[in-house]
Amino acid sequence: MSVHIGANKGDIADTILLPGDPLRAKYIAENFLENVFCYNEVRGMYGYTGTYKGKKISVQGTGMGVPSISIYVNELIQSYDVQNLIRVGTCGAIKKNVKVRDVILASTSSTDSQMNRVVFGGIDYAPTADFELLKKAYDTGVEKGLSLRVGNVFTSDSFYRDNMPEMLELLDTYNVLGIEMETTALYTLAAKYNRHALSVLTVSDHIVTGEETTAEERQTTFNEMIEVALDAAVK
Ligand SMILES: O=P(O)(O)O[C@H]1O[C@H](CO)[C@@H](O)[C@H]1O
Ligand SMILES: O=c1cc[nH]c(=O)[nH]1
Repeated sequence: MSVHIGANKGDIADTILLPGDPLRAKYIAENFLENVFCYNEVRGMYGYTGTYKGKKISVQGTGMGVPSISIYVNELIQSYDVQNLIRVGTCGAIKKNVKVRDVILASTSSTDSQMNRVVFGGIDYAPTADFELLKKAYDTGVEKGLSLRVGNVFTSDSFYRDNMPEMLELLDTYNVLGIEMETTALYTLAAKYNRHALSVLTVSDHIVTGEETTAEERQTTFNEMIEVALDAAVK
């Protein structure tokens, strides 16, 4: 086991889905995977392995924010040799033409993350999705007739902030589609260790217009996002 994951070697698949919410990991395992077992309960950050369309797949909660996902991604790569890491998360929309329930594929991410500033000093590193995973997810989403967006998301260290209106206006001007809290860390670590990473995000609310999803709509969109991620993973 690693410091935060109580799995044995071989328990975790080469390909893993990464929701922020550990209960979303449980939901995915119970509703989408077959032959499932739980390999992690440390800190309540559930991890499961099962099969999807015959292929071994794992799903692991990461918690919220860059420091938390960085712990799980580091351990999944260094202790369990995971190769393909697909975040399945939620985000808030910024642009007017991005709607709640849209699914965003993050081709890249901008950030205010202090962790990347420490790593890169004065350099503006551009965290990037794995092209093959992105293409597979895009093709899957198009086949399913989903409202898909591909582009830049903003990974923030803060969910609440004093300068929110000014920041949103700036991000809108520069065509950032949505705001969330983990993608930059996932893409940066995947690049460092030569792994494949992608963030698939459901728009759960519109930060500018205040539009929100109902619980039922959220569930449907989550299911669509999870199917996009799983089908891309087994293609
Ligand atoms: O739904 P998840 O995957 O947790 O993602 C989003 O939701 C959390 C904030 O509520 C942050 O983790 C943000 O990135
Ligand atoms: O507004 C939101 C919604 C989801 N996740 C965020 O970080 N912000």
